[in-house]
Amino acid sequence: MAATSATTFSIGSTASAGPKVGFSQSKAFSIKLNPKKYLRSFSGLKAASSVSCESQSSFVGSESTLVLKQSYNTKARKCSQRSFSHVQPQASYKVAILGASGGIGQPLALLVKMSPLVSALNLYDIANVKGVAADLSHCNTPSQVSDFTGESELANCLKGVNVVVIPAGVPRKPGMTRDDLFNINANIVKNLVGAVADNCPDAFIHIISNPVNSTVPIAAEVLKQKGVYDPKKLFGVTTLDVVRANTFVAQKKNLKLIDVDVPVVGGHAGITILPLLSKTKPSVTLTDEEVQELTVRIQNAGTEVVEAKAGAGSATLSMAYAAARFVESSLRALDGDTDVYECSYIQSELTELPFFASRIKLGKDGVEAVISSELQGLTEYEQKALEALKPELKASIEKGVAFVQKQPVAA
Ligand SMILES: NC(=O)C1=CN([C@@H]2O[C@H](COP(=O)(O)OP(=O)(O)OC[C@H]3O[C@@H](n4cnc5c(N)ncnc54)[C@H](O)[C@@H]3O)[C@@H](O)[C@H]2O)C=CC1
Ligand SMILES: O=C([O-])CC(=O)C(=O)O
Repeated sequence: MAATSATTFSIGSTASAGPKVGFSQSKAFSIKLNPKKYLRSFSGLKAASSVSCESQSSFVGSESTLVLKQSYNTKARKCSQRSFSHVQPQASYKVAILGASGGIGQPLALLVKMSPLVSALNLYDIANVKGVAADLSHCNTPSQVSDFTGESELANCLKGVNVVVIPAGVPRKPGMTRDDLFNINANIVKNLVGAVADNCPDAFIHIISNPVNSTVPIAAEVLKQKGVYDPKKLFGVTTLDVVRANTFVAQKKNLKLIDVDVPVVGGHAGITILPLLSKTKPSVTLTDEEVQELTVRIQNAGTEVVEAKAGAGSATLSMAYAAARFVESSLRALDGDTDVYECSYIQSELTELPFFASRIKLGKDGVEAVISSELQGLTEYEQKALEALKPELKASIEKGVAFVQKQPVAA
């Protein structure tokens, strides 16, 4: 199941910040964001030639497909006129998706298949993955798609993988909280991360399965027990909170969607999701009522989708988009891009909580820096919300840690 192509698309995603900074979680440092560079990089899926030539156009933004095609043709021509060093094929990373036949897994697999940085795309699930892989393998983009079904094939799926994405597990139904998923998903994440520890301990691990506030501490505990925990390489995927915050603020202020960036900190459930609207780039003026309305909408956005789907699951397409953006950012960091920033839920010393989502700088070895400056100079509203979220987040972290400590993993 292999495929090659003449045309691929890349997912541009990261915020750029000024100075290069070293890995330091406890020490505060200030970072100046260069708005122009910053905004340019938040442009979603971008047209590119098979040889990674970036376009400013985004077909998930406001431009039409026609504009995209025209832009692509122009850019491709321009790129082909540039030096050869610009046009080296870059596909060289292996990505595995665990839970690949699910509502998130399938569109995520498609988006990752479109990345020019991916050479192998390994799809794992307990069911239905053969069909998904056969279907996807007909797309003429560089990566080779392989399917792996059931536990006996999990080890082979993970060998040599650089980035493992985990959307395996059950989604919410109306009336449920994310924590209601704990009893089923905790075990799924525990077992899958155990296999990651055994087969690709150096990989970046992206946890999507809910409740993220607990499943990331579960993953950390498993990796510790296996003796391979590297906190810089374990990420709770909270990109969807940022994507939503950007969208809702842009809509409210009539801004171009791709132009807005709002950092979202804390965790990924209810009030633990804290958008720092005062840190929005470009700076926007919001009334107290608008701040309250936007904050509550961002915190309840998952529930908004769960209710609209009326029993058919939770966010899948927007989640796949957000997860693909985080994958692409990770691959770019692995590939040596020194200008990659995302928000993510990680082991952290930014607050007294052992895990906390904030903006981070990604590098070849994972988290290179935590952007602590964004937690400084908060408004009174944000400061209160930050204090209010801590007890709930702390309890979710402790629940995850206790779960693994009560049922240790096999060495
Ligand atoms: N972090 C975030 O922002 C978000 C997280 N989620 C979470 O993502 C998870 C997945 O959601 P959906 O894709 O909509 O669910 P889904 O039910 O459509 O897909 C889940 C997939 O996982 C597979 N699976 C179950 N047990 C497995 C195992 N042991 N090994 C491998 N695969 C296994 C299932 O066969 C299924 O294909 C849920 O827990 C959901 O709450 C959803 C949206 C946003
Ligand atoms: O709400 C859910 O259950 C899924 C989720 O995490 C989100 O959409 O943010």
